[in-house]
Amino acid sequence: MKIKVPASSANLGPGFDSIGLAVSLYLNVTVKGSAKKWQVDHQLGDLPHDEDNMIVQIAFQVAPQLSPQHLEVSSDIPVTHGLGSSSSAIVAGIELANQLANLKLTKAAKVEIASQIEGHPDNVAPAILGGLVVGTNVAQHFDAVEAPLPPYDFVAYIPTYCLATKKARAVLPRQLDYHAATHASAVANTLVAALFKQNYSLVKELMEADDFHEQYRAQLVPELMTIRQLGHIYDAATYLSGAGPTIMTMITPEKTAAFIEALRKNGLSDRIEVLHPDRNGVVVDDQ
Ligand SMILES: Nc1ncnc2c1ncn2[C@@H]1O[C@H](COP(=O)(O)OP(=O)(O)OP(=O)(O)O)[C@@H](O)[C@H]1O
Ligand SMILES: N[C@@H](CCO)C(=O)O
Repeated sequence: MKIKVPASSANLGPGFDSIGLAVSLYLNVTVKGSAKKWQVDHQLGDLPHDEDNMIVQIAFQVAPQLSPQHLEVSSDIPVTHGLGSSSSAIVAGIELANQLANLKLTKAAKVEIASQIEGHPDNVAPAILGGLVVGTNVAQHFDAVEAPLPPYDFVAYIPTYCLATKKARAVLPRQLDYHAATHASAVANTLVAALFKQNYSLVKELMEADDFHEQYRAQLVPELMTIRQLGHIYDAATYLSGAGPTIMTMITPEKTAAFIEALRKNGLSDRIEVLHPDRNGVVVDDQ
């Protein structure tokens, strides 16, 4: 059995902790069979190879009766880079428990469990449902609403340095002024309306009008403003993907090659991936 989970790009500017898009990088977990103790084969650096691995820990949380398995994990989602690597591991763990313990979880139940673990649905909901998702929690439950897919390329500029979500959240203010908060919320609301109306010229303007987090995090990701300025030449919109440091540019596919050339000419030499929205979310292959 193989479980495939997409990466996700959260926030899209002002949609802090509530909007996210599943994108075309993947975590794959193959269940090789029963074992005497949990064994997780991977080449993803320092992550644990035993039951301390996050995927196994989450699976246990969902189904404590699970017996040990031999897992093979591979992923092209960079870890601690703002593309939802931790959410992909959480979703894989939930699906692993769902399959091995035959829990028959609905998509809504998976979103609820994953969002409770992560604290917000912006990465986990698209990783489960696929596509563009807007969600939050009220009255002790999470809701996630699927929005139309933007017909754009998403160019991810992935700096070599890591940025843990914890560190990128630590630079945020503890409080916002009342008027600043209502305006930031109004910008986010209007972005959501524009996404559903598929008014992408307005989406692009509002995507760059965040007042919740980017101004505080920009000091940690100096490439953000340079890439945003370059994007304007190509009628593109740029935001900090999740907690960063990945910088995401939403651009018309015909302009992608020229934009990437401009990034390179301006000395931006780190990894670039041209991503597309993933429509499927988590997928299980029983072969
Ligand atoms: N494939 C994986 N297997 C097990 N644990 C993982 C895996 N990928 C990520 N993790 C865990 O998630 C942590 C990274 O989470 P973090 O929230 O800081 O970054 P991110 O999820 O990549 O970025 P963001 O939340 O901003 O999109 C890693 O340090 C590791 O503990
Ligand atoms: N919305 C989250 C995404 C990373 O978990 C943040 O920006 O901190």
